[in-house]
Amino acid sequence: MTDDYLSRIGNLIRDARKHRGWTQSQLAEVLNTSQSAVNRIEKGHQNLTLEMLARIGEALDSEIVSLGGGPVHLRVVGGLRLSGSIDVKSSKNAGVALLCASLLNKGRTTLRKVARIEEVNRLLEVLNSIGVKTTWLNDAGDLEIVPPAHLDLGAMDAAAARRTRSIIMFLGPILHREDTFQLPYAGGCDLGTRTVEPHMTALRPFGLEVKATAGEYHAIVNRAVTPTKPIVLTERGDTVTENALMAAARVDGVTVIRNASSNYMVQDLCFYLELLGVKVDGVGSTTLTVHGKAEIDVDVDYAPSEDPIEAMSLLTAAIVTGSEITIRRAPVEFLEIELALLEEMGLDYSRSDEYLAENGRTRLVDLTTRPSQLHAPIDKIHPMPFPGLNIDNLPFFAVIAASATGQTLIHDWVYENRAIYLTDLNKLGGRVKLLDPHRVMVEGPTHWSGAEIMCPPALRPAVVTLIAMMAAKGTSVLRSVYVINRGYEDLATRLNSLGAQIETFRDI
Ligand SMILES: CC(=O)N[C@H]1[C@@H](OP(=O)(O)OP(=O)(O)OC[C@H]2O[C@@H](n3ccc(=O)[nH]c3=O)[C@H](O)[C@@H]2O)O[C@H](CO)[C@@H](O)[C@@H]1O
Ligand SMILES: C=C(OP(=O)(O)O)C(=O)O
Repeated sequence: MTDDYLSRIGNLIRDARKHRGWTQSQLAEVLNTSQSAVNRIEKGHQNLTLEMLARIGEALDSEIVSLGGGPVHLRVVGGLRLSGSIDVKSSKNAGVALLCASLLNKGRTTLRKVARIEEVNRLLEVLNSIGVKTTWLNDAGDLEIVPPAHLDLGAMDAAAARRTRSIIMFLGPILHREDTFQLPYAGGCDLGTRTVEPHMTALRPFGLEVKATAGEYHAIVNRAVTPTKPIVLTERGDTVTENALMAAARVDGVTVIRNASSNYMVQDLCFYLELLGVKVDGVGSTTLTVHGKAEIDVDVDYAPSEDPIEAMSLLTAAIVTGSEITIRRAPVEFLEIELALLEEMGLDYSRSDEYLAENGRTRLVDLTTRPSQLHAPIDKIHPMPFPGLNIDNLPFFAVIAASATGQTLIHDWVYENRAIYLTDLNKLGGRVKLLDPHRVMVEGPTHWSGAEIMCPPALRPAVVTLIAMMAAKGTSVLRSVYVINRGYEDLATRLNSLGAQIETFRDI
């Protein structure tokens, strides 16, 4: 948008706000942003995404800036080399876990540099609807959360809750606050059946019984029941481990959790719990020993670490566009296997010395890629719970393998219904053969060509499709990209800062 356009829109926004009788701070609160950001918008000093314009239009009930609430699409001019540097943002999965965990604390939680993504927005809508006060403190994404003395669970914004998988993580904290409560079924990516049974099994020793009927979980808590022996998780899932940790955090005593996930979001949650005064032994291992506290009432400040999946996404964009870029603040301990495999496939890159994330715990590096001709690995690629190749990073190997020479077998044993979305790459010239619901054979290299595609309803396959479009000669359109915005902040704008050409548009 030109400056002239921005100041005209800014004037319209200011007039519409005054017409409503609102101050800049009032509008900022509704938009979950800061007063200074509204001031800049009104002065025409702030670039505006169409998403933001639509939100302002809705907030002010103003036709002038309302662009309609239809789906957002991306138009990608592909075949361009990227250059420059980009910072990795904090992770979606730690962000949502910490929002849920803040319910354990009567005091104020301030989270630093939270990614401003739709998944976080939905959870904030849910938290606000039940009486939790949340405030974005600045444009850096610092977020303050103050829970009320009593949660109004009956007023929960069920529509927002249903759009996330993370709502399932309300079970652990809320079981300490309410004897009976209801939660809507969890949503999230459409990856085939995603069981919640391990959550129920893990939380039963804390007295939680859940019946699922008519789209809701009905929970009853028996306060006489507390864990008498180690909680053994039936699968090493991330959110189930987080639920067990949050349930254990407010048990007055020691709870042992075995077969726990030691993945990045779990570690961030453990570091946050430590700030709350809940000691957790064994962080980074599969046995966590939690020294809980019945009452938690402290004001704490925590900075969740950088997102390994976003780092992998950026790495993939660099590889398939044959670009030299620097990906700063990559959480290397959660990318070790991915990097080792990419080295084996012929990737030329360098990494800086390690430094610590703001949480003082997570190790980061800057990665600089160089254009490389990759070849297929000898063995199949498959994910494993951490410290294996990350389950959410697997889809990126499909588009990397498609750019490499030779045949790569990718085995997604985890999700019943995710590998199929990788065949969307064929619409862009890829040769991806679905062998069965869990395995694809990818043949490379690919001469990518532009196409118009509906976004698959799953975050990572959607980003994989976008990245292939960036490599494809010509113009592509990716329709309905809410699913991408669920997990990435301003991805198009940030890729454009590296030289990509991605335009956001709506059907008006
Ligand atoms: C909000 C959040 O943090 N979401 C992440 C979390 O979801 P979440 O923890 O909800 O993952 P799920 O419970 O859906 O587990 C993922 C899948 O793996 C299977 N499974 C998992 C572990 C195991 O030991 N055995 C097994 O079979 C499950 O049955 C399921 O099909 O973890 C997933 C797997 O890392 C990631 O894709 C999600 O991004
Ligand atoms: C599957 C994912 O997320 P969720 O658990 O939020 O659906 C993901 O992040 O790739």
